[in-house]
Amino acid sequence: MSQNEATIDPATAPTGAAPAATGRGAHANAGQNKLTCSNVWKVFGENAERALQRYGGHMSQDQLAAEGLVGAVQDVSLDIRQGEIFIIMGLSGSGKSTLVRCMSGLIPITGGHIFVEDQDLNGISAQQLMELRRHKMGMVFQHFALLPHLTVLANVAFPLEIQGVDKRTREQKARETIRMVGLEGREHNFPRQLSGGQQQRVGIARALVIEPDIWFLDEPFSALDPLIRRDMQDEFLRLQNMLDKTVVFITHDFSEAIKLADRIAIMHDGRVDQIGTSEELVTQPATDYVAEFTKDVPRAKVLSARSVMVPGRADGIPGSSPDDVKPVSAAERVEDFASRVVDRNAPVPVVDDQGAALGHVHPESVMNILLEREQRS
Ligand SMILES: Nc1ncnc2c1ncn2[C@@H]1O[C@H](COP(=O)(O)OP(=O)(O)OP(=O)(O)O)[C@@H](O)[C@H]1O
Repeated sequence: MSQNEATIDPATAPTGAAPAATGRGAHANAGQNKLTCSNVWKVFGENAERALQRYGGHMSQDQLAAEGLVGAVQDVSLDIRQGEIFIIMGLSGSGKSTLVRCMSGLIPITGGHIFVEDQDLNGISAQQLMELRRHKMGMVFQHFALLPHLTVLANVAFPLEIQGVDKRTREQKARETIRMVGLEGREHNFPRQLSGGQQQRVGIARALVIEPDIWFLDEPFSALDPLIRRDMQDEFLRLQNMLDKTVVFITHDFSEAIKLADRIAIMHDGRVDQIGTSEELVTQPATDYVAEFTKDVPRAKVLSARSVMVPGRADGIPGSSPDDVKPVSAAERVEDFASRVVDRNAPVPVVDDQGAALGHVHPESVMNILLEREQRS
């Protein structure tokens, strides 16, 4: 049974409860819905739309197979909030790219609805969809997809050229964006003269030059070697903190997802099994599949102080008042505060954003998590 906690009826869509700890703290909690999928299906094969209608808008795996169809995306409902980094994970073939292609209006859906803000993509003309995609959506792909015969400047200015922006304005905007991604001085290089990381910066600049509302990134860093990849993740976070886009990001790498995500959706055979923070997926997996998918994630990387603390005041525990020791904030992850608690060898207070005491963490429980004893017991 799928437990998609972000499943919504767009007519009654709430902004949703705030997640506990996320990759970027409480950043996205206040966002309004930016993009909504409501019972979205993408079925490949002949007469797929008719078949889906014949089955009343819902087909089982067996029915799809009997009709010779592939259910790449099956009955997906979710909402993505303004300003959040929403990560989609799942094994190869689980439907991630197809879902993102549907969300971005690149391919038509077979059933359901996709709303960008209040606009139902089913209800707009091909021309309106093209305008929406050109003006509101930026895309970055794994293999850069740069135009090899164009310079960096021309590559970045290209989406503006498509929009019909005059040469002077588009080159000025392209130069600003190139500077923003740290490639100043490379404007007249061709893609082949750049490293993989630099080429992906061009890809990022090209997606950002139109100042999109929604930024889709399909495994943007997976072709890069690990050190460059880490730099690019940091760079991406820096840009996102500055620009506050709504981001839909596909990755195969859970540590990348932990670092970047506000929330993560786990896809499995075309369906979304669960949506949550990395901590929620690890500590409260909704399905056996999610449990299996997250079983190797080190707990220290995802568990927050809030979830490992002993609640209540630490009165009476010597030296554990917030006045005696620098407290841990509730959203901090074990990995980040472990050494402070273990070195101190005494309980450390946990406080909320306002500095109010919530509880305290004990060195023993931190050590247990570091050694993953809890997982084995
Ligand atoms: N154009 C198409 N025609 C037929 N089947 C397709 C098409 N595109 C995708 N599929 C099928 O849809 C399913 C989902 O594919 P998709 O590429 O979305 O998965 P993915 O999770 O993004 O995989 P990967 O991680 O390997 O990129 C797969 O079974 C794939 O073979």
